[in-house]
Amino acid sequence: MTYQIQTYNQIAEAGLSLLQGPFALNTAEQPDAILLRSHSLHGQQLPQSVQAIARAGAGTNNIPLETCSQNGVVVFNAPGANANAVKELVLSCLIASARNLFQAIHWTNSLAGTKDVAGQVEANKKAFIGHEISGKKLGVIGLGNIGSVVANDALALDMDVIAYDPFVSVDVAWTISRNVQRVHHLDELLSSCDYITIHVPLSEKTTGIIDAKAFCAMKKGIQFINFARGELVDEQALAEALADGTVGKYITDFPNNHVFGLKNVVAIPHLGASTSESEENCAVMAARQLKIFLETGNIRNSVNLPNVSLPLTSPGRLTIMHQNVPNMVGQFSGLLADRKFNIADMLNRSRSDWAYTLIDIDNKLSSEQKDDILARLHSIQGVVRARHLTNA
Ligand SMILES: NC(=O)C1=CN([C@@H]2O[C@H](COP(=O)(O)OP(=O)(O)OC[C@H]3O[C@@H](n4cnc5c(N)ncnc54)[C@H](O)[C@@H]3O)[C@@H](O)[C@H]2O)C=CC1
Ligand SMILES: O=C(O)CCC(=O)C(=O)O
Repeated sequence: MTYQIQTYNQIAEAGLSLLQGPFALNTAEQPDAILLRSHSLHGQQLPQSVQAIARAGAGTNNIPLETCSQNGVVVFNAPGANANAVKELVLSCLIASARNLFQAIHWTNSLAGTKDVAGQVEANKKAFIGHEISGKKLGVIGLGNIGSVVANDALALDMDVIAYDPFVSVDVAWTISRNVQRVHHLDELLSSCDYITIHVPLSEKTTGIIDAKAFCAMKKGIQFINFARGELVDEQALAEALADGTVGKYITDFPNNHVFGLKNVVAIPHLGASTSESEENCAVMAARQLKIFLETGNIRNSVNLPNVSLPLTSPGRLTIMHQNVPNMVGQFSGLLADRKFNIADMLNRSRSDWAYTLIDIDNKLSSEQKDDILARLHSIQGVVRARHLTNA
């Protein structure tokens, strides 16, 4: 059995090298799985053969999650694997912004070939007097893998840190310094900060979360840093807030033709996660999760299914992705009992509308038995994908 993997974007070799043995990369039109970074799958017809998609990164807004679930495709990401890279760039932009470094470097470069550069520098540097971030207030919107480390390290740089995340996870909450002040309403953060950085995923709920009302609540001259996604910010409202000075500077990792025309915008070519360490971490985590899923059916770090892990020790395993509705497991076990197959082990987990069941069977199935069982499972209302794996 060879698993065919289709890759998009540049995936670090450390991850690709894990996909050896029963894996082939980019050689089939009907791949079993996809490994990608920012390539958008929206509007792209996915072959029915695709069982899994792994995002070597954090954001999964480039993947049509609901369509994937309905077609029995498990979607993975690499939580935290690029958080340090983003944090370092956010903090460097924070300092660079406070010291007017972007404009200063631009001006200095314009002196090339002119007379008395040193004299001009000394005469004009007052135009770029900045501020120290020590003692200033930073607002962090979204305290996940990235927001939490930005918040902690900004404290270490002597900033006051205030954060908003109504859904903060227990695991991350344990890592956040108690000196990070938590607020329960976004407005409390917006109105009191000198700097704001946003680290929430892009979804239907968060699109345009920074709108005219949000800008209106901000302190005049706020420096706003966006390494999350461009669409979180309403473009029209941003243009107005920059024009009237509400936003003193907008630093974004998501350039487009709209922001290019605006004053006080610093545009970066989506470099947040672009370090060799981060690209390696993401590729390794995504490739490993894909490999484990394809070979054993176990799931770790999926964004549409729960974590499921059961050692594969029986001769065969059925993996079934299905709707989270009553009597599914009863139907699976009845079907196996009818055929006198003995269940050695079983695990069923659900996550909102979807569920996943692993059934280990003592019997080694012939190819006819396997086809029969899979056809029967697929005929059960609510089953979107069933596979049979053997214990190599
Ligand atoms: N510029 C770049 O290269 C990169 C950008 N990103 C972007 O940053 C986002 C965040 O990444 P991570 O921190 O790794 O994700 P994460 O999933 O660890 O954290 C996201 C946090 O946002 C919170 N959140 C969700 N909705 C919210 C809301 N309405 N208000 C406040 N908080 C809310 C969640 O509770 C969670 O704690 C990604 O989804 C991605 O879009 C991530 C990595 C690299
Ligand atoms: O792969 C990249 O460079 C983009 C990273 C990113 O935006 C993410 O992980 O959400």
